[in-house]
Amino acid sequence: MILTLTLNPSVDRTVFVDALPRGAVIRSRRGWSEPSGKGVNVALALHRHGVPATAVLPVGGQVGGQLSEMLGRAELPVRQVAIQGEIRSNISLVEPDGTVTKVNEPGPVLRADETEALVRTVLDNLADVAWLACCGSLPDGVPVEVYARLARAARDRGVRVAVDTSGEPLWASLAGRPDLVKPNAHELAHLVGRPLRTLGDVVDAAREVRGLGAEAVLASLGPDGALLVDADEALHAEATVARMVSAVGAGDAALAGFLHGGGRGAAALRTAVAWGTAAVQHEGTLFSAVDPDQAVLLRSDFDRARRLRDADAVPGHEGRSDPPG
Ligand SMILES: Nc1ncnc2c1ncn2[C@@H]1O[C@H](COP(=O)(O)OP(=O)(O)OP(=O)(O)O)[C@@H](O)[C@H]1O
Ligand SMILES: O=P(O)(O)OC[C@@]1(O)O[C@H](CO)[C@@H](O)[C@@H]1O
Repeated sequence: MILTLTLNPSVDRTVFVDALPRGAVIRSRRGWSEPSGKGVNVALALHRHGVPATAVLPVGGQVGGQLSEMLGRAELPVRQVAIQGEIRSNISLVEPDGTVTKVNEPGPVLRADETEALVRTVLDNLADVAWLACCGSLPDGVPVEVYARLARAARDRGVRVAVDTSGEPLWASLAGRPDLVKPNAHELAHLVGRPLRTLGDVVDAAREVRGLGAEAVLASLGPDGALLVDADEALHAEATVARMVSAVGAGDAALAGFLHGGGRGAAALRTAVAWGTAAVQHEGTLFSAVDPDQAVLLRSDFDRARRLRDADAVPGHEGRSDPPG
């Protein structure tokens, strides 16, 4: 069983537009809403592929009610914690070439007792859990070290922990020595405090992050696939995308695939890229079917000098010298 935690879930609204001129009234062609937040996406992707998964999340306000109903319709097993604040709505504006402009709200402010109730809910549901996936941003009010705390507690119970977040919460999570972190190129660049321009740069950064506490790093690289760096090796995998539709949630699909693929090594990386590739060819954050014939090119002898296609992964600060935690 895989348990996911989404402290800042959302109802994601995807809206298709022909163009995105600033200041204009834009007539949208169509749109829809989905239950979301990174851990919710991971659990839904697993559930839709027949893998037992449960999502822990807060619910509150009108949007929270909507989110809860949507998850009920999806028949996803959930452990919901009632909060006073209002769950957020995030918006994705999708242009015809698949470019997505995303607006993420900050979400509710969680009270200390609400955060404790969520942590307790996770700890009370660890029986028979192979992986705990702690995913997404932290709402205001939640201590930045919450993922580190959960990682320690889960490990004491023999549960492996994956963390998919960014900025300070990602940095702070390393003190809990998670089994896996899944940054994208931007998040990894920000974490190590320098631009990442090549596959070799990503490997070096991932090794640094291992040195800071993560057992393995799954770096998702958008059009360049993904790199897995663990104690044994560095592996690169990528696949050709026939029709790029929307990359929103592709990272969550990749993490879900990685966990489903065994959570370590080449097989897991291959599944991660197959699931990420399925997700980008599908509208919205969810996807229903992974093509079993999807070819994934996996190699350990990849070209380290190869430039990332999305080579603007430049951090906004000069890196950190203080250890996490
Ligand atoms: N443009 C693309 N072309 C081909 N594959 C892609 C593309 N974008 C994403 N993918 C696939 O999806 C996986 C995850 O994508 P990405 O690195 O964009 O995650 P992310 O930034 O964490 O996404 P999100 O935060 O929206 O969930 C990649 O490892 C890759 O396999
Ligand atoms: O604001 P966060 O928690 O970092 O990310 C939330 C989010 O952008 O992540 C998912 C895609 O990965 C979306 O469905 C959702 O809106």
